[in-house]
Amino acid sequence: MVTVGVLALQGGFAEHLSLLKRAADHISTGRGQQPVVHLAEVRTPEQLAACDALILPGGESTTLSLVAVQSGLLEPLREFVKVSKKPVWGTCAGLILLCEEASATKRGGQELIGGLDVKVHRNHFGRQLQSFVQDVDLPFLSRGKTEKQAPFPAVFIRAPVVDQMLHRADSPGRAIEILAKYPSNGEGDDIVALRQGNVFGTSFHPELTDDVRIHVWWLDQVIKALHDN
Ligand SMILES: NC(=O)CC[C@H](N)C(=O)O
Repeated sequence: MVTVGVLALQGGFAEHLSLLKRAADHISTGRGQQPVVHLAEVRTPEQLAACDALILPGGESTTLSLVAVQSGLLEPLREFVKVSKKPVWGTCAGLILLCEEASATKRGGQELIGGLDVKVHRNHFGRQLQSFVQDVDLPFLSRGKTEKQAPFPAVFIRAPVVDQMLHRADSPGRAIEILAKYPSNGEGDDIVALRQGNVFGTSFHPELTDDVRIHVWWLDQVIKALHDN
């Protein structure tokens, strides 16, 4: 049994839990109905300690980091990601928290968890009113499948992009995989999905769609990673 937590301090945690539940049912059905995933909301260091993997939802990254500090969760989260190296996935504000550097807020910097050796540009596409849905090609969803997967309906809400790689002497062998760029066929630098070791991030919000494919893919990766360890 794998315990997957969703950080439930602020933002879209309920939506992630409902897609995770569908993804978990999907995986269990494929494995002879045995439930393999237990889901948990995470608000305290004790709840985090019980998790094998974690999702950081979208919301507002400055609020999320302030509440994480107040709840005594910031250091345990850093340990979870960078010392225990457990699988984590951040969406939108969650992705921002998982980057080593973020573009400054109006009032200055913010505490980050880190784990991805990149710099992220917050609110890259503008304000809430400039939110949009865009089909994005995600080739990683087609790996190991006989048919190419349809594009993913990616929901961008005050979304960040990763636009700078940071080269760190202390991270040899932790290659960054760029999993999707915006636009899908573009030559630009706007990375909207990436992975570095145990850390996966998307700029957009799969939990606000009805499309369970990324949740299924990630859960599968989590189960494989825990199996290999
Ligand atoms: N939808 C989102 O998660 C938006 C993230 C927000 N722009 C931030 O900086 O935290």
